[in-house]
Amino acid sequence: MENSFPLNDWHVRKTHLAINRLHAFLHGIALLSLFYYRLTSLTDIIRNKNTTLLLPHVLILISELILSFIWLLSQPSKWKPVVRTVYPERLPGDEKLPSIDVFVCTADPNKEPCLEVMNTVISAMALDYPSDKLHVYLSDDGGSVATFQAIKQAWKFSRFWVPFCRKYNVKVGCPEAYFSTDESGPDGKFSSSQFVVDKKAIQKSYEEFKDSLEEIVANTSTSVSRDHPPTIEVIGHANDDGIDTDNNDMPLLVYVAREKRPSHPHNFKAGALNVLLRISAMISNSPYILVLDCDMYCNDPSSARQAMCLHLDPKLSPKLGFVQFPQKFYNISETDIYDGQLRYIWPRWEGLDGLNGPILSGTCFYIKREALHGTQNFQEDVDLVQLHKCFGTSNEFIKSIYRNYKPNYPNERKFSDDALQKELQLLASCSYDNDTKWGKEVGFRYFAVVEDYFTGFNLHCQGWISVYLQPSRPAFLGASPISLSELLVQNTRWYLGLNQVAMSRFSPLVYGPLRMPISQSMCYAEFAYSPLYFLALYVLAVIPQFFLVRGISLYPEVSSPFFVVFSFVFLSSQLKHVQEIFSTGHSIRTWSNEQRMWMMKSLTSFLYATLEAVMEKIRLTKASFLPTNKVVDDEQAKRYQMGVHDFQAPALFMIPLCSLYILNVASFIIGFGRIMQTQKWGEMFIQAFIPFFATILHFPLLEGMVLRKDKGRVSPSVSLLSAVISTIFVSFASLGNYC
Ligand SMILES: O=c1ccn([C@@H]2O[C@H](COP(=O)(O)OP(=O)(O)O[C@H]3O[C@H](CO)[C@@H](O)[C@H](O)[C@H]3O)[C@@H](O)[C@H]2O)c(=O)[nH]1
Ligand SMILES: [Mn+2]
Repeated sequence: MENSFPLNDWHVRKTHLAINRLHAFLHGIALLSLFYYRLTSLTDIIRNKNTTLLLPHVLILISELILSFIWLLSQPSKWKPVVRTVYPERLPGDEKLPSIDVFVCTADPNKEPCLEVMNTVISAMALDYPSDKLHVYLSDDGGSVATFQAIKQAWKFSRFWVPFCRKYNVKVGCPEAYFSTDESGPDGKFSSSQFVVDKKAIQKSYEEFKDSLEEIVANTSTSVSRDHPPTIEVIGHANDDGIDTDNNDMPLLVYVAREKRPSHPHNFKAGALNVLLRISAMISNSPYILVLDCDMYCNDPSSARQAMCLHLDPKLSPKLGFVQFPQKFYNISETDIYDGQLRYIWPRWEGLDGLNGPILSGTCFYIKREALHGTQNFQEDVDLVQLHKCFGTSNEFIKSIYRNYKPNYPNERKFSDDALQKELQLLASCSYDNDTKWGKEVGFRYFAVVEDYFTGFNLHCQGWISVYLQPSRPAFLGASPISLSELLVQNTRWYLGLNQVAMSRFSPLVYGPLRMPISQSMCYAEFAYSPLYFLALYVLAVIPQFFLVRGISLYPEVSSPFFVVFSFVFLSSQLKHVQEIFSTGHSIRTWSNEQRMWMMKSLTSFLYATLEAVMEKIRLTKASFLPTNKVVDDEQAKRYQMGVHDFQAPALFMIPLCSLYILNVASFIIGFGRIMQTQKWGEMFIQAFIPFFATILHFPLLEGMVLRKDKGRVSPSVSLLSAVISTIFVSFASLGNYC
């Protein structure tokens, strides 16, 4: 029976495919006509030796080339969108399922509240999977006493929680979410009165658990240490408050704080995950691994079985590196003013699934251990010296690779085994990676601060494929930054990482095509090169405006056939965006949020990410991965919920945004005045439309600078400085005009 029906199925989204391809064709032709216009007008300018017009035309051409280049790169990810369905009920019996290790990472209890981290850990323990085949590892990069104490409490609570979830088939394994969403009724065979009693009891234990965490945070040091030996402890087995006897039906829970020394680079999350890879190889050595950020809990306990429907499919399995689920968020407000939900990413993943598979997204994926070891091309008789060079000096670890993923130490007593402890300490030491292939060809890659993107890229280069699964009930739910400041900082980090890749020999356009289909490389390149948007947008936010004030036209006039071309390019890209938004079930408000945030990110995050990457390239700075702050500020949260922007962001972000805004408003007003005088409507239409569009789209900035009085407004000093900068610019533009 088990083999007669497939475990999964897929189909192409035919309507999307047709719309996307038709749009690509029409938009492509329009772009070609646009460049024909630019080149002919540039040739005219050069022939007429019109030096004033040369520079602005060249700049605008560059910005149009950048926009079109990224548009072109984005096309393969729209070529063949694929949707997958899985049938977990067709999986073989539990005894035949492979085991799974879950890796959860946390870095700093002051930025990542213990309660949230523990909820993620507990939700992973409550996955619907045989307990003896589920092992949860928490990496504590802060090496913090508070986190260590908290996980012990989490273990105690989960001894009640996990059986409760199993008994009543609870759908939300994350207790905090469960008690706040009030999932109703028991499932099937239990009477509702028994359920009510049990639920009350478990709610009480959860309250006690929360109290205990509060106490820990109040009385224990939450400081983060950069200088400590490794700590590896199997929680609930050999812990100091008595040995548990009744652990048989509980997943294994392991706490790991790797060694950190100030003199050793620790490679951030990738470094932490690699330590977990090695430690878990010694303990459970599961063939599949689920990776979770500490802010991303399991919202559907069946995700493990769903992923197995793909990993165990004999047709996919040999080449399948990982199954990626989308990142969905529980804390997005209705207005989603900061576009925190990353909506634009997930349709691309569907498109990539029609090629060699989605990009690794850092969390919410089930990956094959073997893919991270990179042993697929190894000969059986590879010699030990080679293996040491590759995996480091631990023979036990090397043995684990060849042990065919059988648990190495299934016997509980062995956990306190001295030899094992010694090996674990070695594997979690900060110098273990030195002079090995860890972080380069083995495990998560260190090269860029977007370890997810870069690791996935390497796996695809090695011939692994990935698949994307987006079940209707989100398998995982996380927290997205809810302040403009946090979001721009996060994006600066992401795009710094992408720039590191783009500016290196690993550039997806050079390194990729030799190792994977060009279409797949283009999708990687779209992300890697998107920081270039900053150049395009700075030009478009300044140059047309400058010449509008001077009354010099840089675009075709309304009566020209090329006016139609420019209008078509603008409208077709906007309408395509709107179509994508509607087809993913969102409203027109999402369109304005995404447009606004795209511009804001381009003008700030992408700019700084590029500057940082260049500085790193010339060895002036070193890239780092500072985790986002997950502590919620009540006032900020309130503004966010009400859809009111919080402009309390660093001046470095706010000054460019505000200066450009004032500049656009001013140039529109002055330009409009000039047009009224000269009546050159047709000639200046496009140039007046650009600042007009920006003024409307970024209206919240105007409110923040002028109308609002609350704490989230733009600070008066920033507004003043921005006004000065833009006044200088506009006066320069108009003064020059009269000289
Ligand atoms: O030195 C570090 C830094 C971070 N983390 C952990 O990494 C995870 C992600 O950090 P977060 O601050 O939440 O960053 P985000 O920008 O939200 O993360 C996104 O972007 C990262 C790459 O920049 C990916 O690793 C993540 O999976 C992806 O969700 C968290 O669990 C952190 O605890 C560590 O373990 N060690
Ligand atoms: Mn996060």
